[in-house]
This record gives sequence, C-alpha cells and structure tokens, in this order.
Amino acid sequence: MALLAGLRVPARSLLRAGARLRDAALGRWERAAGGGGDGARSFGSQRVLVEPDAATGVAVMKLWNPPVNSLSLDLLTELVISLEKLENEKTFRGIILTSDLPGIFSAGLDLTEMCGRNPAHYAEYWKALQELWLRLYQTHLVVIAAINGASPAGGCLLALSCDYRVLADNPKFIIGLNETLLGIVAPFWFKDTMINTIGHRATERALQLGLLFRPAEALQVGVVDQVVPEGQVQGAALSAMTQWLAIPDHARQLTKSMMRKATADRLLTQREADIQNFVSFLSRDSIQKALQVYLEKLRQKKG
Ligand SMILES: CCCC/C=C\CC(=O)SCCNC(=O)CCNC(=O)[C@H](O)C(C)(C)COP(=O)(O)OP(=O)(O)OC[C@H]1O[C@@H](n2cnc3c(N)ncnc32)[C@H](O)[C@@H]1OP(=O)(O)O
Repeated sequence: MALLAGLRVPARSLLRAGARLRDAALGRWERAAGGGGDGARSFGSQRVLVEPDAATGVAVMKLWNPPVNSLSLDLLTELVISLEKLENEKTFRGIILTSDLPGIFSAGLDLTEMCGRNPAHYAEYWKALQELWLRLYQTHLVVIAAINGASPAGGCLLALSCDYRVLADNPKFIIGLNETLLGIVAPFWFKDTMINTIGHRATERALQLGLLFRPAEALQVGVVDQVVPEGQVQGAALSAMTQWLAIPDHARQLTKSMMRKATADRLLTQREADIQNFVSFLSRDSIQKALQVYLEKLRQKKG
C-alpha cells in the first residue's frame, strides 16, 4: 500500500494510474522527437514501443502492457505488426526485445483471455499466439532478448524464440515453462522450442516439473546465454548484437532457417488441429476451474 494525500491506495493502483497517464501523454507512442539515433523516429503502438537506430540497423522493441506484460490478444497483434514493419525495412538487421515495465519481462499468456470466454475467442487468441511465434521464431532479423524481469510460461517462450538471451541477475527474475503447475500442458511447439535450446532431457525435466529457473540455474541449464548485473542487460544485449551482426546476413539467415524450419513447419502443417486442440482443452470444466483457481491465487497474493 502507498499513502497518497492521507488515503491508503494500493501501490498497484498507483502504478496503473501512472501507466494510463503515461499512455495518454505519449499518444500511442508517437513521439515527435523520436528516440532512435540517426534521426530515426520511435514508432509502435500502445503496447509495443520501437526505438529504431538507423545508424546501427538495430531497433529496441519494448513491451508495455501493465501490470505484467501478459500476452493479451492486443499485445500479440501489436507485436506481430511491429515485427513485420521492421522486417520490411531494409535498414534493420537486428532487434533487442525487452520490457518497459520494471521487474517483469512478460507474465506469459493472458489468463483472462483463457478463462470464461467462448470457443471463438479461444480460437482467435490461439491463432494470434501461433502467428507471433511463427514470425518471431523464423524472422530473418537477429533477435536478442534483454530479459529484465520475470519471464514465466509464454514469457519464456518469447525469449526462447529469440536468437540469444541475456538475463538480469535478480533472484526474482525467474524463467521457465511452468504450465504443469497451472494444471495445463505446454503445447508441442513450446516443447520443441525448448528442446532446440536446452536439449531433450533437460526439457523433459523442466516441463514435467514446471521448473522456473533463477538466473544462475537458467544459465547453467542453457535457458539463457548470459547473466549480467541488473542495469547492464540492454548494454550486454547490444554488445552481443555486434557479434551477431558481424556475420554476413545471407549466411546467417540461411543457417537460421536451416536450424528452425522443421520445427516451424511442424506447427504450420497442423495449425488448425492445434487451434482445435487448444479450444477443446480450454473448454473443459476441469481446466477452466484450474485456471480460475490459479488466477484467484494470483489476485489474492497481494492481500
Ligand atoms: C493448453 C494451454 C497452453 C498454455 C500455454 C501457456 C501458458 C501460459 O503462458 S499461462 C500464463 C502463465 N503465467 C504465469 O504462471 C505467471 C503468473 N504470474 C506471476 O507469477 C506473477 O504475476 C509475476 C511473477 C509475473 C509478477 O508478480 P508480481 O509483480 O508480484 O505481480 P502480481 O502477481 O501481483 O500480478 C499483478 C496482476 O497481474 C495479474 N496477472 C499476473 N499474471 C497474469 C497472467 N499471466 N495473465 C493475466 N493476469 C495476470 C495478477 O492477477 C494481478 O492482477 P490484479 O490482482 O487484478 O492486480
């Protein structure tokens, strides 16, 4: 709780009010001055700020969906649009994906999109998530995750879909695919993405136990490539980017495609079935109950 003019106001309400004010002030991130170097203007949408630097060919993409950057339908859609825009600009070769919210990279899928809605909504939501993953996983751009906060479940998937991961060293910044803890199952393409990063055995253990790794463990198991002191994440990500961009684009891009195509194709060939699976799984009473109990626990946590 925070004290405001003698009233006891929950700190989170203040954060939200501040967030709304900032949103209004920035007018959907259209800043006249622009944040990028070399005269490039910041662009983006309400929930995704893109700071392009035309001189280096690197854009910093910041997630901003308070309170926890959950992957709502809107955020997923805005991310796909921003990514597509950068892919279509010849100037850009790399993206640093990070969060504009203190202490949170992304809380993963938005549980409110998965609870108490109708099957058509679940289908639309899942399709949007597939779309983002397919684009991020296969983009010809170098994408480096500067993970400056907690990154469970879908947040971890986002990071795993990048080419390289730098995590800030704070024990609260946990990362992993913890779906089983919620009584749900990580889809095969989440599992495949993790296997491609840390191998089969480590993934099996992580997925069955729903492990959320602290920075040192995440580094040890290979979920992240580098752990750096808080405050140095973006700098470290930019340094890593220099190394990745020193490689001729065509060779690196063909290699990336060669490494990732089979995994992406596996989803592409059964996209519709995957949506139907998700919808029928989510429509079960037992799953709805489990998700509601989990969401309720999250809401009561602060009480
Ligand atoms: C077949 C199905 C396949 C599904 C595949 C993927 C699964 C997912 O991605 S499901 C999402 C899994 N995510 C999680 O388990 C993370 C849950 N959240 C947390 O652990 C914490 O919120 C977190 C560590 C991210 C941040 O902690 P705090 O800073 O302490 O914040 P609070 O916990 O107090 O949360 C604030 C506020 O946000 C709401 N919240 C949190 N996570 C989500 C979410 N994923 N979706 C929607 N809303 C979320 C939380 O309920 C609080 O709300 P209010 O009480 O209304 O303020």
